[in-house]
This record gives sequence, structure tokens and C-alpha cells, in this order.
Amino acid sequence: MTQANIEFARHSFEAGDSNCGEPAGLAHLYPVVDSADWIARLLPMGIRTVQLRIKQGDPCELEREICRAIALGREHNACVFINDYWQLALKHGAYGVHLGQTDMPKADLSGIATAGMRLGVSTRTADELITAIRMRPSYLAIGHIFPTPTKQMSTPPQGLATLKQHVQTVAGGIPTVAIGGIDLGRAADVWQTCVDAVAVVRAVTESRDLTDDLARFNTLLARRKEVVCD
Ligand SMILES: Cc1ncc(COP(=O)(O)OP(=O)(O)O)c(N)n1
Ligand SMILES: Cc1ncsc1CCOP(=O)(O)O
Repeated sequence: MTQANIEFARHSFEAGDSNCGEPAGLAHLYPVVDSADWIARLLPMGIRTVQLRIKQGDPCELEREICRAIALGREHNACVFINDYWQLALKHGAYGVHLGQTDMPKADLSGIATAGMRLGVSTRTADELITAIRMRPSYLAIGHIFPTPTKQMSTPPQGLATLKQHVQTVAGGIPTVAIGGIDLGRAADVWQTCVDAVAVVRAVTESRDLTDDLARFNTLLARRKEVVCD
């Protein structure tokens, strides 16, 4: 990450009110999916924050998917983040972008900020977390927490104790998101770390009963905080 990028970002992506009904654009449950079809399915089911994460494919099809995802977000007044493709996200007026550590140096962060877009940033280690905090993004993703086959990782799983430490390091200054290997069986423990949101891929895309599983996530994530986190 260049110094210029850090300076640009310092005042630009702070959490605050969003125009999609979620503080900082972040609902407690944050599905990450690989098609606009998934977004079209999830938003009418009450999902408020979602990410389009397409890792490969034809460029024209990719742009069509991104346009459709953004349009669905507007239609449902939901917070749709676009992973990686910040130029297309800018071009088509996305609500937000999600960038990894390697994406950041190349990204036009000032352009993203000037366009009023939200920025989510991945962190895989304590050092990356500290660097990312300085950028004051809209949210900080912390992962992977548990082993996951969904993405090949070069770092070990961080685990719950490290997640809790990282959430404490951020100390409420910037919303936090836990990702990696989170399912209904693990979500309660993750939630006890006082993280602000849980991001999931397979828990949604491989669900056998999506309506029921989303209801269970909602019930689980509606509880907690008062005692442990406030
Ligand atoms: C919410 C959230 N957290 C982390 C990631 C991973 O992003 P990144 O490091 O850019 O890796 P890829 O997703 O591009 O493989 C994410 N997408 N979303
Ligand atoms: C995109 C990403 N970044 C870190 S872990 C991960 C994948 C999480 O997938 P799952 O929820 O299926 O474990």
C-alpha cells in the first residue's frame, strides 16, 4: 500500500449512516456470492448487505453481472459491495467495494472516496489490521477465522481468540466483519467476540433450506451484545 493511498483514505471511508438502512452499510449477516442471480434471490429474503465476488469469467459477462448486482441493490435499497473490480464498481456507481491487501496499492482510493462509495478491506494478520485501521475503511474484514475450502489461503486460520483480540484492537472505531468457515454451528461463538458482522459463502450457497437457515442466523445474530459487548 502506498503512503499516498493511506493519506487519501484517512478521511474518506469512515463508518456512518448509510443510504441502505444499515449503519455503515453493514448488516449482521453478510453473504458473499458469485452471481447476480444469488443477489436477486437473497435481497427479497431480507438480506441487507451482500457482496458480489466473481473470481473468473468473460469480461463482458462480468460487467453485466456487476451492473445487475448494482441495479438490484438500488431496487431493494440494499448495500451491495463489489469485490475486486473497483473500476467497474466506480463506472456503474456501486454502493461499495471490497478490496484485499494486494488490490489496495493499485486501486484509485481517492476516486472511490470522491464517488461516495464505501470501502471494505480484508486483513489476514495483526500487521495488516494495523495498516488497514489507518485507512479508516467502512469496515475491516478479519479472516479467515476457521479452515475453509472456499478460498486458498496463504496464512493459517486466525481462530476465535485472535478474532476477539483484533476486535478489541479496533475497539469499535471501525465496524468489523469475521469471515472464513463460519456456519450456523460456529456463528454463536463468533458472535461472542463482539464482531459487528459475519460474512459467509457456503453457509448460504450450500444451504439446503435457505429460508430456515437465514431465519436461524437472524435469531442468533439478534441476540448477544448487551451483556458481553456494550
Ligand atoms: C467480507 C470479505 N472479507 C474478506 C474477503 C476476501 O477478500 P480478498 O482478500 O480480496 O480475497 P478475494 O475475495 O478477492 O479472493 C472478502 N471477499 N470479503
Ligand atoms: C472470501 C474469503 N476470504 C477469506 S475466507 C473466504 C471464504 C469464506 O468462505 P466460507 O464461508 O465458505 O468458509
